[in-house]
Amino acid sequence: MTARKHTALPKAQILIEALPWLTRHNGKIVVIKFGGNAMVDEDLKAAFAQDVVFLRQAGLKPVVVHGGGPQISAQLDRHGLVSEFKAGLRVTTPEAMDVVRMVLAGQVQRELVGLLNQHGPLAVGMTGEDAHTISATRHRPRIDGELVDIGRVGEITAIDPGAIEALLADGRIPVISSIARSADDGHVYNVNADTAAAALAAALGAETLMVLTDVEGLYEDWPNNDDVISRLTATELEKLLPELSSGMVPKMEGCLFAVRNGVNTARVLDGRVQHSILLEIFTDSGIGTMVVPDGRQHTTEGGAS
Ligand SMILES: Nc1ncnc2c1ncn2[C@@H]1O[C@H](COP(=O)(O)OP(=O)(O)O)[C@@H](O)[C@H]1O
Ligand SMILES: CC(=O)N[C@@H](CCC(=O)OP(=O)(O)O)C(=O)O
Repeated sequence: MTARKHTALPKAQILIEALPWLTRHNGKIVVIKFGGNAMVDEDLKAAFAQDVVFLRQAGLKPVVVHGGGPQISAQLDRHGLVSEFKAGLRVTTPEAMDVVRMVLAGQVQRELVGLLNQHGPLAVGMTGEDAHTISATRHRPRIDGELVDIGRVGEITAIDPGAIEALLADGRIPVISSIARSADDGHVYNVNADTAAAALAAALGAETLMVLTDVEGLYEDWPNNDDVISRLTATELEKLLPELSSGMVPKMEGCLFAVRNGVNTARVLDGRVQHSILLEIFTDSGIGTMVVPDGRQHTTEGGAS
């Protein structure tokens, strides 16, 4: 008697292909930064939530850190407040800080938690203020050699990962807004979400930092052409940093910080591609840009890390 042909066999093959990646990443922490510009489309947001829940159910430990730049700008506009950026960071008056906190913690984070929890009682939202997770001091960037005051913008001074670790141990998906508390003056500070994600990835000993954005990855010669750099070492990235502009600066500085502080790979991915997280983690047709520590030039089998 010949064996019956099962039409679902290709599905089993796809699952089995993912086995080396599942084995490699089992129990590992993956910090995923979901950016404001990749976060404006409803279908993409739903697919993002599915991917994150998939990772959790596949035995990984995802931690979501979210931005919300466009949403903050829109709300400031409604309040008649102007959005000004210096050195890629939002000039944040105390008044604007109230809006930033309201939008990130009260709107964007709530929405992500809601989407994730459509799949079960998994996501718990918090901000960097909770349990002293992110402490900061006032950040004064140097522009043309001068230190400038950009208000309530925080430079991270310490991370206490205890609350996030407790949530992970309980099987939850932490969703973190990039707001910090200062030990110096007790004020809350606005922290760039890429910077916060990178610092958290390092403090948590994450295997991977994934930064989702609204471009394919790091373009070699932006804006002149759209050739994406698929892989580079920390030192190669360090050399490129002075040439980068705007939103790519905190992203790539964050990737560099992460791989120099124990994270195995840091990746910038196109958040406009549905299921970009799954494509990146479970296939070798990795998309976007991957930063690896120095001395690791080649992709190893069973996961592009
Ligand atoms: N070399 C580069 N490669 C890709 N994008 C770049 C580069 N330099 C600057 N950018 C800009 O950085 C933007 C991404 O940063 P940002 O707008 O802050 O994203 P997000 O909201 O996802 O954090 C891109 O949309 C692009 O306009
Ligand atoms: C200091 C600073 O610039 N903070 C950012 C925080 C949000 C953020 O980083 O959002 P995206 O990831 O969507 O850009 C801001 O106010 O826009």
